[in-house]
Amino acid sequence: MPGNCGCNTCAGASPCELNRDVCQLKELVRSQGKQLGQLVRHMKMGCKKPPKESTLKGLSPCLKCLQPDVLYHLGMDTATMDFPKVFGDVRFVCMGGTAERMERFAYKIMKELSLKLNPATTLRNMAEPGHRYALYKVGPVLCVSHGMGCPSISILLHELIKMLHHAKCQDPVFIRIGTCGGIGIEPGTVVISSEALDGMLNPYYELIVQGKVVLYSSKLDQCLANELLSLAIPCEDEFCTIIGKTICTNDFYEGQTRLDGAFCDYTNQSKTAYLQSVQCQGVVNFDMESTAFAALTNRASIRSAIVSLCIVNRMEGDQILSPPECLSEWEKRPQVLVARYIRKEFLKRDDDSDTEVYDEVCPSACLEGDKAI
Ligand SMILES: O=P(O)(O)O[C@H]1O[C@H](CO)[C@@H](O)[C@H]1O
Ligand SMILES: O=c1cc[nH]c(=O)[nH]1
Repeated sequence: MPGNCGCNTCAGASPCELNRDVCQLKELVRSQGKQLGQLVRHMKMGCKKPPKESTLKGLSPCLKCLQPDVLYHLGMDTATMDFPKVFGDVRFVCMGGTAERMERFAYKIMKELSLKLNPATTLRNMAEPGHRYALYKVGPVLCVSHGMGCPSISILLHELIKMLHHAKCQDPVFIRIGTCGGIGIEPGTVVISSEALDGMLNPYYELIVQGKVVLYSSKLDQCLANELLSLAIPCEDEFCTIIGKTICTNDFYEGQTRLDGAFCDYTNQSKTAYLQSVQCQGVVNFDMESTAFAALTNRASIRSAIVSLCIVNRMEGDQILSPPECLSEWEKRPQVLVARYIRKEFLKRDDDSDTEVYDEVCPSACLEGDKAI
């Protein structure tokens, strides 16, 4: 006897049974669609020749003679690690002062990109053997702590750039996710650096090489800075995002004209006059790594940007008085913006991507415990 719809297929079937059949059918279609997606992805990967070289430019000719190359401060070397296999897919390198911030960002980005970990695994600090920096890898994103100041970030950048070169990475983007002292801006504001200037307000990173002063341009990628700014959503975000020039100093106290260091040979009046004068020239904040970060990424033709959280308005004081709970809540703000950028780029380049397929190429070297699912 025909069923309610009049066909013989569902003759005699109850609505419950029909429902179950529909669900099973849907599940079948979904899993076949997924398998098809995986197949297409695998075919594409199979057809694509692995790149012969990284896209990084201007690197030392001596690199090819280093067999192995020891990245001493990261505790890695090219003899015991297959760099193209472990790091070949890296497209974003995010850096910030502390290990904890970068570990938190790694978990955030994992969520944003819908990458999953087996519950028995945690992200591994891959630079742990070097005892200096912390480095986490989440799919195509590296999250690395750089410590404080230009010497520290410079050593790290040398080794990261060599790492990506050995891994044959293609067009990686570097972003520093920092904290900063604002000049006339509210604590809690997110600042994108338009330019990194030295203490003399010049767009250079100065290095003494073989007894001579060498200057490297510390200009930042304007397009990337503006793109990041465009990702702010003023009516939705609970914070303001601004863009302006950053002064990079070699000291947190006297270098940034603080009155609260152990030493101080100037007055409150001269401090105010100095801050006002740099403000008039478009400077909005101080940090301690921007010139080295900009210069070293520039030298390798790497696009880079700096997004920082303002933790104090230096026009109003020197000490960081916001409570720790507040600071750790604010810390998420620059991360929101950077995560939006990475997500957008990730989806753009992988519009046919499938989480599980990606996880297959996420090497277990990045994880503590079991393999990623
Ligand atoms: O919070 P991070 O990223 O370390 O950045 C800023 O904070 C440190 C000073 O407290 C300096 O490294 C400065 O650049
Ligand atoms: O005042 C500040 C705060 C953070 N980082 C700096 O370099 N200066």
